[in-house]
Amino acid sequence: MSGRRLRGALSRLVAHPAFFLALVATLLVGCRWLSGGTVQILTFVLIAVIFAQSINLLTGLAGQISLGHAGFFGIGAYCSGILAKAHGVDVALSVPAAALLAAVAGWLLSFPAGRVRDVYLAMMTLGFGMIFYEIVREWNDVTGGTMGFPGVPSAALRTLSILGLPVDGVTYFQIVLLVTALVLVLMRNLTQSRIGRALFAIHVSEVAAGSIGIPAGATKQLAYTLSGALAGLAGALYAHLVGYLGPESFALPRSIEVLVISIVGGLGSIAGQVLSATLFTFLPERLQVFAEYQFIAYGIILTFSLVVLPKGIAGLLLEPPRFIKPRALKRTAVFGPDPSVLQREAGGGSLEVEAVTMRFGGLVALDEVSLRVEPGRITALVGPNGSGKSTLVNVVCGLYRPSAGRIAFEGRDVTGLSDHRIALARIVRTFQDPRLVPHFTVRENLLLGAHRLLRHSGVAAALALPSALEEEARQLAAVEAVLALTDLTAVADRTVSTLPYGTRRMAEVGRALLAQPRAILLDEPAAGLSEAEMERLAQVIRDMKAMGLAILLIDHHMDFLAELVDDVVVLDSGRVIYRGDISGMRRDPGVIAAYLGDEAVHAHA
Ligand SMILES: Nc1ncnc2c1ncn2[C@@H]1O[C@H](COP(=O)(O)OP(=O)(O)OP(=O)(O)O)[C@@H](O)[C@H]1O
Repeated sequence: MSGRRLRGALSRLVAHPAFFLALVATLLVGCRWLSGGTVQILTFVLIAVIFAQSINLLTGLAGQISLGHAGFFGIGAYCSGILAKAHGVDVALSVPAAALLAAVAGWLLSFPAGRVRDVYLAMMTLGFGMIFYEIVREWNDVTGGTMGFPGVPSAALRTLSILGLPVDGVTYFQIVLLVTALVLVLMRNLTQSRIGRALFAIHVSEVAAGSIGIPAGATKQLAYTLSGALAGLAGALYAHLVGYLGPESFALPRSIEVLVISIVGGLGSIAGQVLSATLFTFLPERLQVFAEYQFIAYGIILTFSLVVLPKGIAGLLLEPPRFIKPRALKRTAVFGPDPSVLQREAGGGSLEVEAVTMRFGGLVALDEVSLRVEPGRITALVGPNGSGKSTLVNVVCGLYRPSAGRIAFEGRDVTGLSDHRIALARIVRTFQDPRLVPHFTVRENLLLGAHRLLRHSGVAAALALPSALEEEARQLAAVEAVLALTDLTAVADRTVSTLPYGTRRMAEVGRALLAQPRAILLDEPAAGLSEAEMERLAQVIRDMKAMGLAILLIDHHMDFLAELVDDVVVLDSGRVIYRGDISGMRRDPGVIAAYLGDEAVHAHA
């Protein structure tokens, strides 16, 4: 069997509910025959699995690196430990309370951390972890300081009871196993929902995500909150396993350890994290020699993994994770490809740009530009390189706030609204370089376009409630219609990174259409397309016009534009130098001098 087929078979096995249930049931029953030490190590494995999922969510999905996750783990551990020991709170309550507190800490951290990226984000999260560590060390009265906090009710000390019932090591393992299974199911459901797709979209490009109505700020807040909750849950479960909390358990090495587990497992893959957490917990515990040099071993494994297995264990053994729930996909058949979804919402609004000026320092990129894009009409925006065309699209779509002027859509002032709010106002754009999620399939990318139309709650998504699946299936039916319209049905399940440029461009147009825009701004959609692809694109643009959308089309191919457009606006050095129809433009001396040159004169002659 080839490696690919083996990976496919393994992935199907791991994803199969029956396999998952059988594994959980076997462990639930089988643990009774294992030694106390093995059961304890297995409980550590489960806690590491939950902890790794918290990094998987924040770093693997949302792309936010964290070097301070031991802080959340510690908040969970101390909160539950202190509540249970010092205040006699039942562990059934103290553990959820600890996860909640860590979630609040995650939410709070998201405000400063959400504003920075890359090395600054790494430093900020490192700082968070260090602050937590210092607080624990210094706050003697509450945490016991460097002397630690002993006597937490725990399975190991045989002092643990939950809801009044004594809990031994085996029972505690069984409880933690059920909690872990629940976490994994919820994580999988979330990943394959609008939430998982949005998290991954901001990971790849916040600008592209904003253009289809996904707010980067709020999405990051959600990622930090959920990740904090998972890390806090893992920490609380750890506290009631070991019975003693000392600051060293929550220092930098633990943050590094969980990051290594996640990276080696394969960021983004739930199953990969499980395998990696098992490997990393089991081996050092089993092989005492190895345990002594744990961090040297981690360093070697990480270096080896990054060189040989850049996608981690998951990349070696499993197919990449998918972001649509198969059950939702199956339900699509009920609706069939649904072109009416597009037509039902058809119609456009008029977009008015009034005396917009955009300065970058001393450079005036747009100088009192005014234009109007009417519904059911195609307006071309042309001009030489650097004349300000993309800047105008960026200003309209909320990437830049204009230095002066006003933008109105359907009579409403939208000047200075953020990019995702512009998308919510149903002005959608495409980019000069297609900005799709390269790891997603074409279908997943298109469904991402419908993000703002999926209204079900995060809880419904996490529990994969029928209402959530039904809504996804409806939008998937619309995706089918757009796939047919854009001639992408044959490549619907191909990963975008494997597709040629022209196909990606068309997929981006399709994604924009899924957002049900009333105005669409296409920034050089024909660049790099073959003749046949350009013909197809022209037909799609005509279809959009027939739907009544207001269309602004930037392009340099005069023949392509001549057959399509109703109005033309020409920019030169940030100023409008022509407004009218395309034949008038071709004769205009100012346009010929600034843009078309001799070529146009010959062509016209
Ligand atoms: N973020 C920015 N910061 C500084 N200058 C910018 C920025 N964005 C655009 N510019 C400048 O504004 C001017 C207009 O650029 P813009 O990209 O809008 O032109 P364009 O007409 O779209 O060109 P092209 O056809 O090559 O895409 C250029 O001089 C460019 O260097």
